[in-house]
Amino acid sequence: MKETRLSGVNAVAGSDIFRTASLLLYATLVFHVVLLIYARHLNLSSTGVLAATILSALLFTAFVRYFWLRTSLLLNAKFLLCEAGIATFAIATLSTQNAMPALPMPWLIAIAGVFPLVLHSRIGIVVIAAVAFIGHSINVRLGVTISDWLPEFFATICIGWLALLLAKTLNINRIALSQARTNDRRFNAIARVTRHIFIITDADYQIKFANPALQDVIGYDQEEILYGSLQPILHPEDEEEHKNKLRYLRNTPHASIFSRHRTQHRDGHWVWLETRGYNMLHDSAINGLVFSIEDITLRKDAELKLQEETTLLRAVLDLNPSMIYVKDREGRFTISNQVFQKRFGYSSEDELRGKTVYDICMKMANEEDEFTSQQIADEIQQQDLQVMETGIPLQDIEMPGFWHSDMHCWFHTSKYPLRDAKGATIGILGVTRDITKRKTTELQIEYQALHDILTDLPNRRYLVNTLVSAMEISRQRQSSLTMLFCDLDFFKSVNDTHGHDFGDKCLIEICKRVVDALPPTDFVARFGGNEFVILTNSSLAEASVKANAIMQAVSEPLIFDSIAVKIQTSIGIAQLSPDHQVPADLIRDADAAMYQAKERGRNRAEIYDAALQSKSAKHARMDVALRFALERNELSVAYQPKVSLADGSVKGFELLLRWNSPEYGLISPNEFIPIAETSGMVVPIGMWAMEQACKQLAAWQVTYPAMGNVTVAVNVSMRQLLHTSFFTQVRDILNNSGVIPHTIELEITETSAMANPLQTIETLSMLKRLGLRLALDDFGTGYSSLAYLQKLPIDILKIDKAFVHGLDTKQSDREIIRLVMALAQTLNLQTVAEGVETAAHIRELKKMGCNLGQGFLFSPPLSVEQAETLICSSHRFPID
Ligand SMILES: Nc1nc2c(ncn2[C@@H]2O[C@H](COP(=O)(O)OP(=O)(O)OP(=O)(O)O)[C@@H](O)[C@H]2O)c(=O)[nH]1
Repeated sequence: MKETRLSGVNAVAGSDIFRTASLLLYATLVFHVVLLIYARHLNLSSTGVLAATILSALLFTAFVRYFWLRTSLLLNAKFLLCEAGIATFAIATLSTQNAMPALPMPWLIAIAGVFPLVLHSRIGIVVIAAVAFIGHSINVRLGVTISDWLPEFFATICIGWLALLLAKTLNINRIALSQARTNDRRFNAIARVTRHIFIITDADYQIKFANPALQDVIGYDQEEILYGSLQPILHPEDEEEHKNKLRYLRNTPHASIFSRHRTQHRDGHWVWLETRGYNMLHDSAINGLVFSIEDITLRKDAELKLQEETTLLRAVLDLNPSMIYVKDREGRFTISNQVFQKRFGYSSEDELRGKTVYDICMKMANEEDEFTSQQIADEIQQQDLQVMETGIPLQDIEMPGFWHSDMHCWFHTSKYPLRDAKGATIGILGVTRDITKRKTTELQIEYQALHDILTDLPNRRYLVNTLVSAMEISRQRQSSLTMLFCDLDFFKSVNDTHGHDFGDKCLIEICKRVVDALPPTDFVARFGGNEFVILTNSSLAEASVKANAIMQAVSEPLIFDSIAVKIQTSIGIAQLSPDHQVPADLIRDADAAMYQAKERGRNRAEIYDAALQSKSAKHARMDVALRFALERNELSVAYQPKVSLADGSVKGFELLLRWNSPEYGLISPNEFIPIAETSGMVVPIGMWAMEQACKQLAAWQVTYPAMGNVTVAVNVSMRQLLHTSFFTQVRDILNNSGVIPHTIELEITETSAMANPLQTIETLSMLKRLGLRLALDDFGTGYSSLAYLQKLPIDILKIDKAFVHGLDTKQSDREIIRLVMALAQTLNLQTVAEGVETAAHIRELKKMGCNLGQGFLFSPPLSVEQAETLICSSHRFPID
């Protein structure tokens, strides 16, 4: 502590004694002088009077200092020095008065004993020495013997010295006292403001001191604790342990304890306290047990909450099916859940803590693994570093397992940066989920979306996707890209005859054959229905070879459930050219080429050319127009007479269709029937023609009964024939029209009949039973099996006009007709020659025994009115 010190003054330490001593000194001195004057009737000299007056003034000053002015004014060093000097002067002056012998030394001793009390020690020494010297000088002057003045001289020195020592001691005590008071005040201030409780107890735990915090913390005020009988109540769970510690503290000198326990607050709730106790019984000043007690209820609550949260978090982590882990900046695992630990063969978080991904990979490594543990760890580490360096989470990474054992598994991983309070990245949080189930389903869905369910081949969407990239690659590398578009021929009849399940089996087998017939590098897709597309980098020539291989493979007999069928396919081939901008362009051209193959007789391959394109475009437009032709009454019929080559009489007519399109004009059946065949329109159109024929013939039969068995022939396509309701519809038309059934002839081309002879035989037999006559059209152009031909329930063979035209020019045609005639005779069939255009034709045909002829020589197709005129006129055509 820094002491306040007046310059030259031995401070206030001895000031209280000085004030009293100086008052007594002056009072007794004045009294002494007055007594002497009074007792000895002295008459003081003027100097003596002055000295006495000074003494009185000094007495007054001391009086004032004692009672009123305790301030520094009258304790000022200079003032005190002056006062000492004046007092010494007054005493010396009075001593020299004749009437006052031996006066100086005792009073000067008093001066020497009083002033050092308040003077600084060095000044005090000077004052003492000065007073002793002055006393000595006076005594010498007064003639006092050495034996008398020497003791007084030493007494002056000793008394002065003692006064100095006393002042010093007083000063030290004063400083110590002041220090103690300050400390006391500070301690009280701290004890008052702190939230910690400070308690000092005796050895029996009786509280000797407690600060006010006690009341704040447990609700009891100091008095109640100090003087009352109240004892804070300890929680039963903590009581024994806490008391044991207190006993230990008391019984062990210098010991200290630390205890956490609950104490009941005055209002009943429990307060958590943290007590530190020190045994200071050995310290005489304290002589007790000192306790510092802190209210840790809030901290304890927070700790409990934290503990609860930690337990909850642990449970959430461990119950979570995902692998959850935390790594520090060095890539060391710090936190992990049980799923993660289990996955990598660790039994606890502690076991895993501190390990790196390299440690784990080394542990998991297996010889069969495709990647080395180093490679795997590097990749994972790379991801972690990226997250930590950029601070951007890596989310939704979906990857298959790394190790051989989990290659089939899929994992979804997200990695998030972890930051400290200042925002610096301190590690990463990783969450990895096994998504194998979902992924498998997704892949399955994706697979299903891109594959045909029946054949498992890539579907149209897959084809288009592949085609997009194949076109790009082909253009970049300038390599060829060729498409083969296959459509099975008359596949509908297979379904209709043997059912869809059978058709499915055929499709599956055909797909296999197509795939097997091609190198694995070629891409085979099911385009839809019975259409397949092959993408290959082959040239056109190579593609043609492949097409033949496919046709060959497909046409091999298919046998399921003891049923054998032979299915053929038509193939269109198109090569990628600069005109093809999008996949649809190439598909369109290959499709067009395939149609060409169909039109040219099926079971063949055609290569796309530009002319074909415009034709197929027109074909497509006409197809649309034809769909509305019936309802818009754009179709009409014509009747071409069939003339007896024996007598030139009209034996019947072939009903020919006409389409008068507002858009395309008059279109011949040769052009629009194939289109109707393709689109399926041939079925309703054919039925309409049949209805026209029956109605018209029935009407003629009623009007002209004499016309007898004049027939009307209607063309029936294979599609119609195989249509499930064809038979019933024909029967209904016959019944409704009332026509004589055997006057209606159904003409089926040889090619159609032989496409599926077994079914054809069955259907024709049923039709035959209705009474209809059946003709095999264009005979000679197909490849009829004689075995089947024999079984077909037909009545008429129609010789194709191509052979008739060659009658007079080609020996081979004449031979074919001769053979046909022989066959007809053998099978007892009527014969009709088409395309009779010259008299020579008639002559030759008559010679060969042909029954009927039709052609421009006799008549072009006639309108219904013209035909009717012909009937009623019984006209005969010249035949010679
Ligand atoms: N069994 C079966 N048949 C199918 C499937 N997809 C399409 N089809 C049939 O395949 C036939 C396709 O007929 P189209 O191509 O129109 O005609 P087509 O009879 O093959 O005759 P052309 O193509 O003109 O030679 C229809 O009868 C469809 O019902 C399938 O998945 N399974």
